Amino acid sequence: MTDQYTTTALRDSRPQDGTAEPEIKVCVRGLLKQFPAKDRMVTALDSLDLDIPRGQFFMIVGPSGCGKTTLLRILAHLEQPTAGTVEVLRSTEGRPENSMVFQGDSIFPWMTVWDNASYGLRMRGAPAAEIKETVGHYLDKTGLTAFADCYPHQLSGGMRQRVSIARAFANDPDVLLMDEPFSALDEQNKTLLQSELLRIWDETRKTVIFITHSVDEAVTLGDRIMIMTSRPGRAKAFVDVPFERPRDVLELRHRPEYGEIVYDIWQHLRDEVNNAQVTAPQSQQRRWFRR
Ligand SMILES: Nc1ncnc2c1ncn2[C@@H]1O[C@H](COP(=O)(O)OP(=O)(O)OP(=O)(O)O)[C@@H](O)[C@H]1O
Repeated sequence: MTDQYTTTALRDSRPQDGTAEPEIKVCVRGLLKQFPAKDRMVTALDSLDLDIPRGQFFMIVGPSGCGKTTLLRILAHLEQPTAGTVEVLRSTEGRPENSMVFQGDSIFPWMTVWDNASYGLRMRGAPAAEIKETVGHYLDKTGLTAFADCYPHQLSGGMRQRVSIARAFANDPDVLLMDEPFSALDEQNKTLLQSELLRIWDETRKTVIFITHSVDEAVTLGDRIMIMTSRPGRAKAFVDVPFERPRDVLELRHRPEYGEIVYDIWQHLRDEVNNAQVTAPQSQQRRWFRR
């Protein structure tokens, strides 16, 4: 394993006249990640290069086992790359580099909604007035104000994911990392939460990196979509989503261009999903078709 991992501050590369290139918030170069298995190394990610501009809603789709979660875990410092570099442009002092929202319950079961949502701010010693205002704002935006004193077991799955989202935004990170946050929800709740997430995101325009197995979700939410190859995961294609913001989730799905982009992504994905079915362990097979 090399020690090439760096999360140094990138220089602000914007031209001084404020035109042209957006600044790059997340820069990945030559990323390789291998895990030791019984008698060999499993290469999860290989030769991955990425530039994600500040404020982009960046979506990642790819077959099961292609390294999506591994990439997010590396960005969250939960894994070290085997080789390559990952750089995140940091903004003001004191803000966390990232917050992560997972698929399952990622909130503390022993804390109330308010305590969960305020956790990050409290941990970094934010002033009480700021905590009150910020957490109050995001609980309001996620429809949880009336549930501030409830514990997670008193909430539905959709409400628990709302708490995760409120906590992540209240934490005000440089980059928001989301790993299939809505995949366990039913269709109605998923659509509702997608709309809510877009509304909240529109206020802040945070840089988001969001993994999904749903091509529809990728097109609905994203500015840009990376389609990954089957393992070892590489970038197979990037698709820019042309829809304006703010977006209306239901209205969007009626547009002919929406169907065209979904079809285009499936064209890229089809072979990769088939490859993954051939090589994946049983536990990972048919995941695409169950969702
Ligand atoms: N800690 C680990 N030890 C060994 N192998 C691992 C480890 N974590 C991930 N892997 C392997 O790395 C590969 C990529 O896994 P990862 O979870 O990143 O894929 P994924 O694209 O997120 O999959 P899914 O869509 O099914 O969630 C898989 O083959 C997985 O078995």
